[in-house]
Amino acid sequence: MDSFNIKMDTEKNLLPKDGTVNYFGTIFSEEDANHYFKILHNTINWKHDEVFIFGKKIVTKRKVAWYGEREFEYTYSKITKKANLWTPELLQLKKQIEEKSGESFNSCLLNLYHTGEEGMGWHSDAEKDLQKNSSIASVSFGAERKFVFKHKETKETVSLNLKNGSLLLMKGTTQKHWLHRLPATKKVQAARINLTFRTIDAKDERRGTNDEA
Ligand SMILES: O=C(O)CCC(=O)C(=O)O
Ligand SMILES: [Fe+2]
Repeated sequence: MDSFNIKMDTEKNLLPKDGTVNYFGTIFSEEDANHYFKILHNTINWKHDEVFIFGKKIVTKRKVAWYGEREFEYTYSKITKKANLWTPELLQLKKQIEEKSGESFNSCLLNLYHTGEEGMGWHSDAEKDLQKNSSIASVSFGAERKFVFKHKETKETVSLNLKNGSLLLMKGTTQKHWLHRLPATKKVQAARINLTFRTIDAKDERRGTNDEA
C-alpha cells in the first residue's frame, strides 16, 4: 500500500454522523508494542478503580492509573483523583501520538484488563474536567479486543477490533452523541493495556489566564 492510500484510510470516519472516529490501525511494530506493554505493566502505578454504582462503592477488577504534565485533580464517577507525573515512556508515547494525530494532550488515563473477562461498560468521556469537544487518542497494547460505539438517540452501533499497537482517535462531538464500551469476553485470556490521551481543562490554569487579562 502506498502512502497516499494509508493517509486515505486513516482519514475515513467510522461514524455515520454526529462525531468523528479515525482508526489508524497498528502504528507500532509488534516488537515495539510488546516492549511498551511490558514497560507499562511494570512501571505504572496501577490501582484498582473505585466507582459508585447506585450509590454503592464498587472496586473494579481492572486496574487504572492517571498521569499528566501536572498533578491535575480529576473527578469521575464521583471520585476525585490526583494525576501522577509523566514517566519517561509515557512522555515518549505522548509525543509519538501527538505527531501521528496532529493533536496535543496534557494527560492520560490508563487501563489494565488482566483478561477478557474484564471490560468497561457503556459511557462517554465528557466529564467537566475535560476540554469541551477535545480529541481523545486511544492506544492499545496486548490482547486484541472488540470496541463498540452506540449512538445515544438512534442506538445504532459501530464496532471494530483494537489491535496490539493500534491508535484510535475520537474527535469533535463524538462524546456528546455516542457512548462506547469494551465488552467483556470469555474468548480472550491475555491481558491488555489501553491508554487514552486527553486534554484536561485545569481550573487553576483557567484562573491563571484570567488573571493576566
Ligand atoms: O480500553 C479501552 O479501549 C477503552 C477505555 C475507555 O473507554 C476509557 O478509559 O474511557
Ligand atoms: Fe472511554
